[in-house]
Amino acid sequence: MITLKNLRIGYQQTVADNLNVTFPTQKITALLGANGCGKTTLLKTMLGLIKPLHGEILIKNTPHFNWTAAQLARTIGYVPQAQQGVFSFTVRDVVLMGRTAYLAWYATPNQQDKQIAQQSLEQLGVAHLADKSYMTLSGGERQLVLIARALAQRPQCLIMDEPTSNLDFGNQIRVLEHIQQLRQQGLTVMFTTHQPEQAFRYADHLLLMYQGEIIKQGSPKDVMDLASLAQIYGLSPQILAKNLHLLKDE
Ligand SMILES: Nc1ncnc2c1ncn2[C@@H]1O[C@H](COP(=O)(O)OP(=O)(O)OP(=O)(O)O)[C@@H](O)[C@H]1O
Repeated sequence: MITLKNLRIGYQQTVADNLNVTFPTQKITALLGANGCGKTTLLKTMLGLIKPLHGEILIKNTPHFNWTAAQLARTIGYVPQAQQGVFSFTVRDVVLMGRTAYLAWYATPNQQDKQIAQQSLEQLGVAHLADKSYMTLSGGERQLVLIARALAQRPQCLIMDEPTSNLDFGNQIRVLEHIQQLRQQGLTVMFTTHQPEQAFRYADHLLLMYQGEIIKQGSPKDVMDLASLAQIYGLSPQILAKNLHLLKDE
């Protein structure tokens, strides 16, 4: 559904180059890489928020630049990091914002938009929060509401920037289980994480980013080994093994 071809991303300076990736449809892709390696820059470029420096992004085989912002929003939902969303609105209104891509500039949400927002809240199990102020929610509740807002866009693909950061252990697992359910319902999902074990357990496809390149991609079992993780995080394989139970037996 989304393909990167010889993509170069960055600002005045290149952050990453030669990115050639096909995100498998109706699967979960996880992106792992150290702080500052370019994960958020890549997500923002795929969302059309930053222009590629070179190369192409194809969405359903059509170059990215041929899509209007509204068309992109109806196809790709974005879930930013929860602490970045500062909304003095009710949860219901935050989720209704997901319908913006379907409204003419002069229109207000209609009954159908409200129904879809309600369904999205129910799908994530947070309908009971609908009348609360978003600002009063816990980190875990905010994350679920932001996912509900993205689902209200009725996208085919969800791009999530560290969806489990700042969540307690239980909420991390709840969010990951929801992501897996969304995949089962037919969504294509991509998420970034700083936790290799999450990527290993929940992703179907894994990308490892290091020093401006995707150094490995494939199934987590094939891609994730101590040497590669040690490389991307700048650790010795021995120290990594001490901390990663998952790969200890390698
Ligand atoms: N608006 C910007 N203008 C110029 N450089 C930027 C901008 N935003 C980020 N950068 C730089 O681009 C590089 C990649 O940043 P990015 O936020 O994509 O990394 P990341 O992998 O998402 O990091 P983290 O894991 O810490 O969130 C960093 O060196 C950063 O300083």
